[in-house]
Amino acid sequence: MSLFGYDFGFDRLAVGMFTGLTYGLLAIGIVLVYRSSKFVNFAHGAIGVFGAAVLAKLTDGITFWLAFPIAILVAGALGAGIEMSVVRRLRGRPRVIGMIATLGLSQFILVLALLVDRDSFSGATYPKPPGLPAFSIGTTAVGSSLTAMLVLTPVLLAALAFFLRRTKYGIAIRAAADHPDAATVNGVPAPMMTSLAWAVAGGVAAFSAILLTPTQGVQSIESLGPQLLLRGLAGAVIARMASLPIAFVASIGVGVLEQVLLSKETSGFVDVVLGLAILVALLRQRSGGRNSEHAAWPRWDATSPPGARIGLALLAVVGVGLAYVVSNSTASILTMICGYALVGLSVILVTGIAGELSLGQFAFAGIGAAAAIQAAQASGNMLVGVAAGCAAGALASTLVGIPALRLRGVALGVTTLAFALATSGWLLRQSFLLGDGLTTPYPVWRDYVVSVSTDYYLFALLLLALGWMVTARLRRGGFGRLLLALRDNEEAGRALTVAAPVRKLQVYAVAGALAGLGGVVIGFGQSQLSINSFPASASIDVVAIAVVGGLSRTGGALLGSLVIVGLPALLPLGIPGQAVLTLGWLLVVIFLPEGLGGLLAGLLSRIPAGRVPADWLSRVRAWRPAQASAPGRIGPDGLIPGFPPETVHDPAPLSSVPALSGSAAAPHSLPDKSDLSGKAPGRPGQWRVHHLPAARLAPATGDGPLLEVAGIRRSFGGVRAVQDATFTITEGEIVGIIGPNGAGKTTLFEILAGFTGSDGGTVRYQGRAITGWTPERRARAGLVRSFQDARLFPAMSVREAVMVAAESAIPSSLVIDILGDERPEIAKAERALTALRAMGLEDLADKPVGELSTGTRRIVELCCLLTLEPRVLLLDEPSSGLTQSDGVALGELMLRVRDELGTTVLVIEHDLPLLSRVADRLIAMDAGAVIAAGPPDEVRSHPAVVLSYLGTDEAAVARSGEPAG
Ligand SMILES: Nc1ncnc2c1ncn2[C@@H]1O[C@H](COP(=O)(O)OP(=O)(O)OP(=O)(O)O)[C@@H](O)[C@H]1O
Repeated sequence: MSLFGYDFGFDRLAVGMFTGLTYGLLAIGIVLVYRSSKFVNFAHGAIGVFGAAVLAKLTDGITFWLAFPIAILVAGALGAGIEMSVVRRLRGRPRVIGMIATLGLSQFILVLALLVDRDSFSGATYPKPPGLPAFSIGTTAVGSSLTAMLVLTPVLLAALAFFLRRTKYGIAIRAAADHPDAATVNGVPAPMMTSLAWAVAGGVAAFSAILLTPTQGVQSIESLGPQLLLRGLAGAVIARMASLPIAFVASIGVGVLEQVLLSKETSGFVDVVLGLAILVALLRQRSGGRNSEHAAWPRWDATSPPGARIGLALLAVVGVGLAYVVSNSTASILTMICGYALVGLSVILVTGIAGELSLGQFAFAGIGAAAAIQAAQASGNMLVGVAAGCAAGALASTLVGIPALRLRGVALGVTTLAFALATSGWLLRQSFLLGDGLTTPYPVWRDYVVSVSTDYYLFALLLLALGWMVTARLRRGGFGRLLLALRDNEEAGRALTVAAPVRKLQVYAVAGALAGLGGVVIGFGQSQLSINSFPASASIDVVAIAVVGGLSRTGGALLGSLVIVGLPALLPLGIPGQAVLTLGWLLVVIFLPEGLGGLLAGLLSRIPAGRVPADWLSRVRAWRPAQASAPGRIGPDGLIPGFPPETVHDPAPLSSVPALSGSAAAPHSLPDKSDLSGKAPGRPGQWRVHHLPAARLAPATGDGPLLEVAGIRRSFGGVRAVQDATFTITEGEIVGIIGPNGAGKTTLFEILAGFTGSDGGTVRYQGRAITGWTPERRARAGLVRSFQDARLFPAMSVREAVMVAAESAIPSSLVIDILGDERPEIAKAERALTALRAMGLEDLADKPVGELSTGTRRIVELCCLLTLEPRVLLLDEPSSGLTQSDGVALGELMLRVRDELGTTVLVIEHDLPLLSRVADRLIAMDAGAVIAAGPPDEVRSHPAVVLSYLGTDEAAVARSGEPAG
C-alpha cells in the first residue's frame, strides 16, 4: 500500500516495528540514566557494543545462550563501574561536564570493544542466536536474531517493569532518582541505587546490541554513534525523559516512521524529520519553575599567566616560521589544525563560557565552508567568500539556538546533535551548498593565486589569530562576564537586568561565525569538498578539542587541536594509540577541569613574578583609595564579622521566635543611621552601611497603586500553588507576606518578577499591565527581586557580581568588547567599587561569592539589587541565614531603603517580630490563597492566620511572644 509515494505495506511496517524495538530499548536506557543522573549518557550505545564484543569473544569457547547472560552482566557491570568511577567523581560539577565525560567514554569504550573482538562491528560474521526459527513476513526475511528480539523484548520489558515497580531495589531506584534527599533520609543508599540504574541500563544496551548486530550488515563505528543515539533520544525526549513506557512506544513509532520515509527519501531526510520531531517535543515541554541545577563551575580566571604576551609572540613566530620549513603535506595538516582550532574556539564560547553543550559546531563549519566557496566562486573575491562563510555559520547557529532558549539542560545538546546529523545527511547535499561535491578554487589574494599549501597555511594562521583575538576579548570583557553570570545562575542574572535570550543568541551567532571561519579554513584547504568532509562525528571531536585543551582558556582550542587532530595525523597511532588518546581525554575531564591549558597556565604561574592582572583591573586597583584596606574588618575566612556562620540560625515561624525585646543579643538601639551594625556596642568589626548605593527616586507617575495584583492563579500539576491572589501595594509601603511553608509566597514572587507565568489574573505595575514582560524588563523598570538562597554567582568575585548589576546603567556591547575598548569596563568597575564601599563590603571585593557565608551573600545580593535603583524591592526571606542581631540590622536597613531612597518593599518573612517592627501592613497566605491583610497586629491575631500556623489552638498565638519595638 502506498500513499503520496510512501510505502505503508505490511513488510515495511513490520521492519519498522523491529527496528523500533531497538530504539525503544535504547530510549529506556537513556531515560533510566537521565532520571538518576540528570544528564544524557552518550556512552550508552558504546556500552552495548562492548557487551556485544564480549559475547563474540565468549562464543569462541561457550554456547551462545550461556554467553548471552554473561555478556549482559558484563555490560551491566561496566555501566555501574562507569557510574562509580567517573560519574560519581563529577557529582557537583555541571551536567554539561558529565555529558562531555560520557562522550569521551563512548569513544574509549568503542576502541576497547574493538580490542576485545573486531567481530562486534561486523554483522555478517557476528554470532546469531541458535535454536530459533527464521521466517519471512511477506518479502521481509526475519532472521533468528530478530526472532529472538521479538520473543525476548517483551520478556525483558515485563521483567524490567516488575523489577522497578515491585521489588525493593526497583522502588528504591525510582525513589533515589526522583527525590534523592528524601530517599537518603529514609535510609535508601541513593548513590548505590544510581549505580544500579546504570547497571540495568548497561544490561539493556548490551541486550539490544547483541541482537541487533547480526541484522546490520557491516557496521562502522560511526553508524553506532550519533545516528543511533538520535533515534534513541527521539523517543526519550518525547517521553520528557521521564516515562519508560512512553519512551518505548514512541520509539516504535520512530522506527515505523523511519522505514516509511526511507521508502522514498534518503536517511539524511529521516534525520531532518526526527530532528523536527524532537524540536516539537521539546518546545511542547513547559519551561519555568525553579532551577534545580546548582552545579559549581570552576572559578573563572581573567588573569593571564606571567609572560603570556611573550609566550603568544613566540607561538606566533614558531607558527609563521613553520611555513618556511615544513613540507606541503605537513602544511596541510597544520592548516587542518588551525581550522579545527577555530571550531574549537566556538565550543569554548558556547560551552566553556556560556555553559551550554553544543554537538553541532562542525555542522556550522560545513555550512560556512560551502557558503564561502559558493560566494567566492560567484563573486570571484575570496574575502567575500570568507565573510559569507562567517555569516552563514552565524545565521545557522542562531536559528538552531532559538528553540533551546526556552529550555535548560540537555535541550541545546539534543537539538544541535539532530542538526549536525540533518546537516551532514541532507542539508549539505543541497545544490546551493555542497551538492554532490564541489571543486574548490584556489584562493586568490589580489592577483596572487594561493596554490601552495605552505602559503595557504599562513592564511589559515592569520584567520586563527583573528578568531583567537575575538574570543580572548569577549572572554575578558563585560560580555563574557554576562555569559558567565547566566551560566552560573541564570535567574540571578535576569533579576539583575541581564537579557538572557538576547545575550545567548549573540554568543551563538559569534560562535557560529567562528565555526564558519574554521569551515572556510578547512574548505579552501581541500581541492574537493563533499559531505564526507564534514561528518557529524567531527562535532564531537571539536568538543573533545575544547575540553582537552581547556574549556576556560582561549589557547585551549589550539592545544586541543594539536593533540586531537595533530597527533593522529602526524604520528601513526593505531587502535592502541587511539585508546590511549581517548583515555587521556577522559582523564582530563575527570581530573583537570581546566584541561591541559589550565595545567600549563598553572605551571607558568609558579614563576615567582606572580600573576599579571588584566589591564582594566590593575587600573581600577590603582584607583582604589587607601582607606579601603583598613585592617581588622575581614576575618581570615573572608566573612564579614557579624555574619559568622556558626551563629547563624533560620528564624522559626511565629510560635518559636522569641520576641526581640527579650533577646539578649539584639538590643534595638542603634547609635545613628550611618551605623547599621545591629550589634551590641563595643563588639569589634561590624557591618556598616555608610550610605545606600543608589539615588533617591523621583515619585512614581500616576495616581493609582504602584502594584496591583488581581486574581493571580498558578498550579503545578495537581498543586494549586497560588489561588486567586488579589491585593494592591502603594508607593512607599513596606508590606510583609507571611504564611506557612508551601503557602505559595515564593511562587507569587516569581509571578510578580516574571520568572514564572501565571495561569490567570493580571499584575499591573505603575498602572501598566506587565503580564508577558520578561524578568529583565521588569527589573529594568524597577521591579526587582531577591532569592531565598541568595546564591548569586558562585564562580565570580564579589566585585564581578556587583559589576553584573552595574550592567543596568552601563550595558556591555559585543562590538565594543571585540574592538577592545575597555572604558565601559573601567566605569563599571568603579561603580561597583563605589557601591561596595557604600555598603562596607569593599574588603570582600576579590573574594569568590561561592566562599561567602549565606548571611554575607545576602548583603552582597542586597548591594547588587540596590545598585539597580529599584522602585519595588521583592525580598524573599532576607533574614534567613542571618543572626538574630543582624536580622535587626536588616530591619533597620529596610526602613532606610524606604525612607532614603523612596523604594517600596514587599518582603516574605517568617520572622514575625521583625516584620511587626518594620512593616506597614501584612498579607497572610495559606494554601495559595490570601487569607488576611492589614496592619501587623490585626493580621497576627486574625483567626484564619492563627489556624493556618498553629492548627486550632488560639492560645498558642498568645504564647508566641509579642512583637518588639
Ligand atoms: N516548579 C514547581 N513545580 C512543582 N511544584 C511547585 C513548583 N514551585 C512550587 N511548587 C509547589 O507550590 C507550592 C507553593 O510553593 P512555594 O515555594 O511558593 O511556597 P512558599 O510559601 O514560598 O514556601 P516556603 O516558605 O517553604 O518557601 C508548594 O506545594 C510547592 O511544592
